[in-house]
Amino acid sequence: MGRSNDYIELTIALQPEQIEPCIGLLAGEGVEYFQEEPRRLLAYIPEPEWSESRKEAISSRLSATLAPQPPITVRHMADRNWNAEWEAHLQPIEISDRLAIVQKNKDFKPKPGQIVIEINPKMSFGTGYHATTRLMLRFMETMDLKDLRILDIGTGTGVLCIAARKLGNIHPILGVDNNDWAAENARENVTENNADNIRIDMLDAEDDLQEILRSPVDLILANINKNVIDRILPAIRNRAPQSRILISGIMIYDEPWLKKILKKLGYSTAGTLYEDEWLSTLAEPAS
Ligand SMILES: C[S@@+](CC[C@H](N)C(=O)[O-])C[C@H]1O[C@@H](n2cnc3c(N)ncnc32)[C@H](O)[C@@H]1O
Repeated sequence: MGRSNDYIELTIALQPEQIEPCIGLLAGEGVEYFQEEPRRLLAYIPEPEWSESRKEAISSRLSATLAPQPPITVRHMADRNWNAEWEAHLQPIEISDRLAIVQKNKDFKPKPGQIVIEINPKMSFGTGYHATTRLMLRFMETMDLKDLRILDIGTGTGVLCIAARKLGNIHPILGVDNNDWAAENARENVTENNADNIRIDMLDAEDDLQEILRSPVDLILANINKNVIDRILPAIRNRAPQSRILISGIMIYDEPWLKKILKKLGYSTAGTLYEDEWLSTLAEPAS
């Protein structure tokens, strides 16, 4: 994408039960940033990636699935405007008694022993406001991360890298994202959280996988989307055959597809967590 930090904001009026499926549809069209409200969904697309044909693709996808087609309004958001608006909405999120995500400079009193991650979101996905992030974090909490060499593909705000460090991981962590703004934001969040030994690179999971997997890895965190997961899993199996993969960004309707591809590639499923219409699965190499 270009360097413009302006965004297109789509406001889609929806019934509450339509919000999660709509996120799934838009995620399938490559939209990465959402804000859920009670009766509407706000979706954000970098201005350089916006075009009439993108608009038509999104409209026809929505009208094919959600009848009647929900009203959509399109607004151009200059960088300076949206940042303040976006941040004003965010409230602390308690992932669990052990982990909370707090917007920078917001008051929050943690429970005893609760780990607090401070995120300055700048539009990157990973504020804890989405089920796919919460599922990843809840899964990570149940795992012994201490001695694993971890790679985070599609790092967004860097929240998963920071969480891994704060949950006791002792090795260098690599986070990658193909969005330059996300990578920049992740670096800032890593610094703000005093999370040491985390490197954030702007790399594409599909084009740069060889470089991303240049060092041995035990656990890959992949909260991306179905299409990217579909394309990178075979190459991951090939290049990092021993690594486990914690996958998120998959809708429950796609669970049969996910099970099939994991089986075909020789992975077994070590567990699956669900929230709303989303799931997260830990895939383990079967041999
Ligand atoms: C659903 S967000 C997840 C963010 C964060 N890891 C979390 O769990 O909240 C997906 C991220 O993947 C990035 N992404 C999408 N396609 C990618 C690709 N091909 N290569 C690298 N990153 C990608 C997006 O820019 C976005 O930041």
